[in-house]
Amino acid sequence: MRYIVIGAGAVGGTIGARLHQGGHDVLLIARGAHYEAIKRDGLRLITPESSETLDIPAADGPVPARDDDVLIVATKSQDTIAALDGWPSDLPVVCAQNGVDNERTVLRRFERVYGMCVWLPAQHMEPGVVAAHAHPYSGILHVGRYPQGVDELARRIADDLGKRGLVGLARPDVMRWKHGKLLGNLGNAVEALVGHVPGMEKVVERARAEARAVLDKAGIAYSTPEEEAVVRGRKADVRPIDGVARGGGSSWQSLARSSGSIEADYLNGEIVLLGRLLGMPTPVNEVLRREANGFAKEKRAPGSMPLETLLALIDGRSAA
Ligand SMILES: CC(C)(CO)C(=O)C(=O)O
Repeated sequence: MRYIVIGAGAVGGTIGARLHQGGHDVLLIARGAHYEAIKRDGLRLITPESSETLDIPAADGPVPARDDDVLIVATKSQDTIAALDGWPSDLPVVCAQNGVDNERTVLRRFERVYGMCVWLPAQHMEPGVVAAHAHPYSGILHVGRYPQGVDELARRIADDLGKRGLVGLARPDVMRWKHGKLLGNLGNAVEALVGHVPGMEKVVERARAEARAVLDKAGIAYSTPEEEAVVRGRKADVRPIDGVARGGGSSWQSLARSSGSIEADYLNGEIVLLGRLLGMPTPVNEVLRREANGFAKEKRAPGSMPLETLLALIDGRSAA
């Protein structure tokens, strides 16, 4: 089996590197300077315990497919459709992404779709280099067939991930885990806008409370932080790495590299969408979605909105 990792950035690069270290056949799909660096020098994976340069084949777009290929999509959710353009629709696709909308989108074109709930704090350092901060395992990955169930391939992927540096768990209810993770990721926009300042957690909690109300009304099940903590146990703690400054979560990193887009439509925006479908107001997530998108478009620095400004916008929206 060959794993083709589409979007070999922080998360995709780490997954590809760990699968390669575990002895699996891997092809990384990357773009621009990152692709050129991987092709020229290999991919460097920095972890709390080592820094290793790995000679992993790379391409900058679709290649002739093999029957045993599995596509792992690790792009941001807003890039999913473009990322899968040109790949044959009979290949299995694993959505190793935040949010809960990718699997549904992909199922329109691909028959065999798998959800992957990814807890893997990582960072794209520079072209050709990724850092994965957790220790002793770089990440915990739950995988299952979409919309539910575990088949032979899901089990095999979980086993293959678990060979080196990752914990892979086959889950019949992977979307329940992904909805739990979505609740966690509602804080990404808060962190990206105001940074880690006293009082930011209260905004995050308001966004989550709003989301839980909407998910409960919709009858959508979600895992709890306690369940996730039990799974993580002693397997993965975030550790400082010498010489590597921790750059924040994925939305923070999108702003830091002025990418021009951010995942907020698929995180806070998912709650806004559900709220609108159910006729439930979601002012906190609405403001977070809108402001995070504005920050990305205007290429503003992460953490540069005063918390008071954000609170005023939320309170203004809540009162409207
Ligand atoms: C929880 C974390 C940091 C790691 O997977 C994440 O999901 C993100 O940054 O989006």
